[in-house]
Amino acid sequence: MDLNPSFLGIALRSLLAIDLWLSKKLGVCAGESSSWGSVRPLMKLLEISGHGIPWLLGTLYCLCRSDSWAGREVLMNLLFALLLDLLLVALIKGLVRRRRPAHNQMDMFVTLSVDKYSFPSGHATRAALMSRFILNHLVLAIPLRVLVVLWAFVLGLSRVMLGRHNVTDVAFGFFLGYMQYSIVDYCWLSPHNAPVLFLLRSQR
Ligand SMILES: CC(C)=CCC/C(C)=C/CC/C(C)=C/CC/C(C)=C/COP(=O)(O)O
Repeated sequence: MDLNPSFLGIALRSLLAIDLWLSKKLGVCAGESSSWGSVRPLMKLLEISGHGIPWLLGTLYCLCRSDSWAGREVLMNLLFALLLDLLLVALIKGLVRRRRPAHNQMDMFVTLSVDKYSFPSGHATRAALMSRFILNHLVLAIPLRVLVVLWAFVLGLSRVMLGRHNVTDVAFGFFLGYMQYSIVDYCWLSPHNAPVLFLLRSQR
């Protein structure tokens, strides 16, 4: 494929400029004094709903309480998905090192050192990964399925509105989270291919 590098350079620079302009325009909850500053507490509540700590602790708790093999298998894979997500996001953040938007206030609840970087959004990867996981492994009524997808979308949007991320951080985060689920599904852990994990758990 013979791509003109200067054309590609111009296209990328234009995309970046649009990204920065749009992200600044959408960052309406970036501070208490911003135009939508009064909605900031609600956005921060959404932020907690997609944070790694509640998801990890909730999964570990359910894993300890689960008394069926099928339930344990799903939860073990959920734990694997969450850890894989943390690892891949930390790796990419550390490699790309894109700064968070200038209008962001760094007042997030429990962060890792790489979380000073913004590409990709960890909340967006988790939202896409968890919603795909839930939709594939929980039997839910249609309204609840719609709610799960809506949660993921609003969580992604709230990252830009809070000023935490640029639009491209969230868009790539959604893509990465979606792909991560395919990895989890491909490597699905079961008592047949990872007996040690399941034996450890049943010897309690
Ligand atoms: C409990 C187990 C089994 C392991 C712990 C693994 C670990 C290191 C957990 C840390 C969780 C944590 C602090 C995640 C950070 C989540 C966060 C603030 C991401 C930033 O999101 P972003 O959308 O702003 O990029």
